[in-house]
Amino acid sequence: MAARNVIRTLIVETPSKPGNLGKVTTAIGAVGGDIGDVTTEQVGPLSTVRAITVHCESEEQLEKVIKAIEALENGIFVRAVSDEVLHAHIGGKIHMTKKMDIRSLADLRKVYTPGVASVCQAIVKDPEKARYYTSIGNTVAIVTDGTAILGLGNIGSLAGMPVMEGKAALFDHFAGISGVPILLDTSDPDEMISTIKHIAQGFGGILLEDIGSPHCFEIEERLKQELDIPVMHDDQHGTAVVTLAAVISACRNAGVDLKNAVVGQIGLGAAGLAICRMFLAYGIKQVYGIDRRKEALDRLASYGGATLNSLEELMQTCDIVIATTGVPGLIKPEMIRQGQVILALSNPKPEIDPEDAMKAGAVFASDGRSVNNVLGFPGIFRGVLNAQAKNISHRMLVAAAEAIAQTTKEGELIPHPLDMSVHQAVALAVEEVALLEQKEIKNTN
Ligand SMILES: NC(=O)C1=CN([C@@H]2O[C@H](COP(=O)(O)OP(=O)(O)OC[C@H]3O[C@@H](n4cnc5c(N)ncnc54)[C@H](O)[C@@H]3O)[C@@H](O)[C@H]2O)C=CC1
Ligand SMILES: CC(=O)C(=O)O
Ligand SMILES: [Mg+2]
Repeated sequence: MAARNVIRTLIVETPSKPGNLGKVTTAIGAVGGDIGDVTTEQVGPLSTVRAITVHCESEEQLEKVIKAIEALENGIFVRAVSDEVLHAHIGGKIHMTKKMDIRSLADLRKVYTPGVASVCQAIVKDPEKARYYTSIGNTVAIVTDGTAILGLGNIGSLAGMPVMEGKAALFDHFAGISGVPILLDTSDPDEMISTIKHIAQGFGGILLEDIGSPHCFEIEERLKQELDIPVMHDDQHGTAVVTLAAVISACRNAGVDLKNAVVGQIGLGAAGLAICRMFLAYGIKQVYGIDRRKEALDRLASYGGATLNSLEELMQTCDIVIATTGVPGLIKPEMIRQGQVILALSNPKPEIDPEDAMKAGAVFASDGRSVNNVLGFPGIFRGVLNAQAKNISHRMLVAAAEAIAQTTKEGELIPHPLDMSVHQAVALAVEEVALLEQKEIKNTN
């Protein structure tokens, strides 16, 4: 089944007679529309109005659905078509709010002047107190230059704002962290690094998001060296953590020894190269990759991976195939080898739909909606902020991946993203490693 990225709510009016809803749903299903929610908006003596959410593969299929409903005639028609996703974004998805009541003048003078001045002075005396008396220690900047927004390409940071707001909403929901989108209008590494360094003191951590390769590598490396707060490029390490977790689960389910499995990576950009590095560091011996860019292949070789000549060769060679190219439909069903694990992780559309991959013989298949860095970044930052860690180490990332794999139910690749216990398990695992590393540093000094 192809991805159903066209989601619309149809406002459908029918005569108030039993059986009409059944006729409508049958008509939708007959042309391949997938029904989500159905709510009754209005019931009158003569007619009933319902909002029916329909998931379609394309605008063309949506048109067919509308025509199929209207072809029922006898007083059945589509009154309106609303785009729920666009509608849900009106006014944005986040809002900064206060934690203290402002009901009296006394409250006002505590929250703001003159009371607040004494807090400023306490921070002047001891800058460390800023963590205690402000929200800085619980706030993460979500920084993008807009050069690799999902798989949509270099569409600019303004157009990337809905994604950044989404990450902020997820930070709040899954980890109680305030995420603040920062849209940069430069993708020059020196300018980006300088800007981020100038604003860093207002944040407990920096999440770099949807910054394209290869400049993302230098930016993250330099910021990690030059700042004393945790910095993580989510498309690299958040994705690598969740992919490692999925692959651990796949091998556990299939009774395969992961370290001896042959892994193939299609697309060696931010996500792909970080996945390869993570796998090699985890002890997986054979990691192969392909990319259109020679520079990306050279990078893989420098990390200890090997390159192959073509997509076809990679599909023939590898037991586990991971794709992060941003190219929908790149993997054809006839390329799938019996028993392969296929993770087609590009958003918003995968390189192959998991159902097509399974039909073609894959033993496990998933896409970027399920194997998604949402399972990693909230808990990772919760853990490092709790521990007041100054960095995010490889050991913390592996601990996060193992925590995700441990919370995955038998027979599945990855836990449900709405299961709060996964995010709590990731946070705890990361915090424990962070505290352990702090102890180790103390002991060696
Ligand atoms: N599921 C998840 O959690 C995540 C998914 N992604 C997805 O991965 C995709 C790539 O993201 P990034 O790595 O940030 O972008 P990127 O631009 O850094 O990397 C894409 C790479 O794919 C290569 N490529 C493109 N077409 C190719 C082809 N036909 N054959 C071989 N290589 C090809 C490019 O040369 C580039 O190196 C996007 O669609 C994004 O949505 C990224 C991060 C997280
Ligand atoms: C999930 C994500 O970060 C991406 O597709 O870019
Ligand atoms: Mg991303």
